[in-house]
Amino acid sequence: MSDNKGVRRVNEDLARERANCSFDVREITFLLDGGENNTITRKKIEDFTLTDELLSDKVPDECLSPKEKYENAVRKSCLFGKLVKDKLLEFGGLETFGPNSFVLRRIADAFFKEISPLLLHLGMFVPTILGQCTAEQQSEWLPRALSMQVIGTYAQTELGHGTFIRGLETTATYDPETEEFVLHSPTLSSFKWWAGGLGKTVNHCIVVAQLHTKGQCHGTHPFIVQIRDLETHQPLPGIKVGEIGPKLGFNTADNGFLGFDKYRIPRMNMMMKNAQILKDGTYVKLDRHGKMTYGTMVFIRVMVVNEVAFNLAKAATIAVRYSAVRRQSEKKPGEPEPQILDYVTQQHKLFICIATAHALQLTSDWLWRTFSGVVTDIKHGKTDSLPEFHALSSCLKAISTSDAALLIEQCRHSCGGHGYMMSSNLPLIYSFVTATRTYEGDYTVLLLQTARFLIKAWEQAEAGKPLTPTVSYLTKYFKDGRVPWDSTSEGIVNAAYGVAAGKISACVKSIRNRVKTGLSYEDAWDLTTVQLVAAAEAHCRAVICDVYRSEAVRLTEKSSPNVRAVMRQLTTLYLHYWALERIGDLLRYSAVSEEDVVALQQKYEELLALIRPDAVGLVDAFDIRDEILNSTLGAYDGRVYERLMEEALKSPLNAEPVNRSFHMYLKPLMQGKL
Ligand SMILES: CCCCCCCC/C=C\CCCCCCC/C=C/C(=O)SCCNC(=O)CCNC(=O)[C@H](O)C(C)(C)COP(=O)(O)OP(=O)(O)OC[C@H]1O[C@@H](n2cnc3c(N)ncnc32)[C@H](O)[C@@H]1OP(=O)(O)O
Ligand SMILES: Cc1cc2nc3c(=O)[nH]c(=O)nc-3n(C[C@H](O)[C@H](O)[C@H](O)COP(=O)(O)OP(=O)(O)OC[C@H]3O[C@@H](n4cnc5c(N)ncnc54)[C@H](O)[C@@H]3O)c2cc1C
Repeated sequence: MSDNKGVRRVNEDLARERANCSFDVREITFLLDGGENNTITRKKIEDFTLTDELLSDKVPDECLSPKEKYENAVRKSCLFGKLVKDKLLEFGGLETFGPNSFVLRRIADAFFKEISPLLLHLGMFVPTILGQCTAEQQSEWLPRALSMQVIGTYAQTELGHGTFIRGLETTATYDPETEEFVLHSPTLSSFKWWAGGLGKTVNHCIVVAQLHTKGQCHGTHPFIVQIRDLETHQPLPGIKVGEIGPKLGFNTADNGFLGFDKYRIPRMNMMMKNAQILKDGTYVKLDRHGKMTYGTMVFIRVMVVNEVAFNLAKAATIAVRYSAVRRQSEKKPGEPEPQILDYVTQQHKLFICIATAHALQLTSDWLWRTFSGVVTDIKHGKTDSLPEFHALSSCLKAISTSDAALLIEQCRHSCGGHGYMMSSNLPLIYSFVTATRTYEGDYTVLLLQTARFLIKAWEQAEAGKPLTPTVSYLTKYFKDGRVPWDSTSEGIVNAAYGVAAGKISACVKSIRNRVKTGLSYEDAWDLTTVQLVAAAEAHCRAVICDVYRSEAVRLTEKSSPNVRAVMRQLTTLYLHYWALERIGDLLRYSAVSEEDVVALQQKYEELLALIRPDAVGLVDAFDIRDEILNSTLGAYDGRVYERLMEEALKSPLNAEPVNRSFHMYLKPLMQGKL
């Protein structure tokens, strides 16, 4: 499927794999894209955007200095931004920030090997204007933001606090005399830290600060703040701003720091959809739920599930294609070296990556639909679905990012030494995805948010009250006792819910026992958090298994038999993989027997063998263009060794036969003259 301009010759092994694939690759691409029309639109946008003229880099990004890398990223961001501004909105207007933003995001990877300094502008600044401003404020800021007249970011985290938002120290104190807010950073730890694009790129940012008026603090609220002059780009008086320095990844995102010295902004720069300050300084709260100002974070958590699914699909594509091309060792003496994809251990490393990319993609689509329902409810003044959605999006964000990061690293391991090359793109994909486990809510912290909801749900089940959909299983598994075992897919999903219920029940008992010993509820909770995190993880895994299984069945109802078969093999593989990974839990909470465990392992190994002939077809079906994959190991044509050498020759160290350090240091050392 991939549009591979300039293909000279496809590696013979890859060509044979494709010829032997049991299904029509396009059919699965359509399923993953949500229909043939979506695929057609995506490909149109890709054809139109991914031109050599825009993408060509003479020197690989990784060979540039940090400053050159940043400048190159800004250059490409402006080209990309202009494309979005001029043309791409035609494909969906503001809807571009809905489903089509996934296409935009995908294309952006062809422009930026790392991150665009404008990611936060489109990814958080614009969505926060949409979610936190009144209609009047939106009409002022949105056109300027979409036309890139103002370029912004989202500055919430401080040096001293990221997780605990209520602990932020930046103050915004209302002055009714001038009808302005005075922004101030009272301590070093109150300096904003981390916002993407803040270091050098943006001229505006959304600042989350403690709102003070009439001598009272009303907690954190978002404000739109201009920090640089639009003409000269110099920081405005009262603003101290800079870049935070090199990181594990994200090195072209110019993450920044920001401090305020009694810096004044107009009253109307407070984002007033959920709370307002009247001219005289009266505070008016409009948010009946209380956490509506956290809305952008919830939106990004939803987006991140899709983001990591896509990145895992990229890593799996690279590793599977490479494993079809690479030959190593011998299985039997004297036999030709096999493709490394023929080693069962390699299949074990890689097929779970394909299945997880599907599981996360389908879960992300389902989450997006659920989110749209919640947004509609909120528009009609109903916030009842928010606690459940917060619990759901928190755990899905935590588990998807953590699983994806681990599996991407596994893809790198599966490519041996060449996977360690920057030109394989696996290190950059990993460094990007591992950050998603931390940003927008740390893994543990978010699972503990879900755990709060689960414990409350358990108490509701005890009280015989109705439960919301994602925890309704607790009613079924409320009574003690082991869940019956049944090795069908449905049976494994039920057992996963049974494990989650068992773990939640154990947490409730632990907390209650600790309270009985005289501990406060908070202390009892704190001592139980290891179990609570495990319970939230088990709940989330059950949800993913359930959604993946049922969505795959629903989506393939009209598919050809071969596509239905391979999709079913993948879902079954996923369920068996997790049953085996969590076998201790199943032994504790379900009636699984030792013979059942042996049967699970045997079936899992049979599935690896069944999927093997279709592995290349399955990654081809992700339909990720070479420009987006950016990988010497994963290109469609499989010219792995040629590309590795071509890239090596681009290294600046190869531009001259002898480096000057020889004359400066090595030669004097060799001659004893140093
Ligand atoms: C270039 C081209 C691109 C084009 C495409 C554009 C599309 C972009 C696509 C993808 C973009 C992805 C990349 C984006 C890059 C992002 C970079 C990173 C940004 C950041 O990290 S921003 C900072 C994020 N910070 C955090 O997430 C902080 C985490 N902390 C918290 O969320 C909270 O503090 C907390 C949840 C840990 C606790 O909050 P708090 O102390 O106030 O509350 P509690 O007392 O614990 O709980 C009270 C009560 O409230 C409930 N609650 C908490 N949060 C929420 C919520 N969000 N919604 C609903 N309810 C919430 C909580 O459960 C409690 O309820 P109960 O009392 O138990 O009933
Ligand atoms: C690449 C990247 C980009 C970012 N971009 C932005 C941005 O654009 N804008 C922005 O505002 N922020 C941004 N951030 C900041 C990010 O949101 C925070 O780093 C994140 O929310 C985690 O908060 P923290 O750093 O304070 O970690 P901490 O909360 O200090 O976490 C440290 C450790 O303490 C543990 N811990 C903390 N609290 C608890 C608790 N209650 N219970 C149990 N364990 C706990 C955590 O699990 C973790 O192990 C970015 C971060 C990164 C890495």
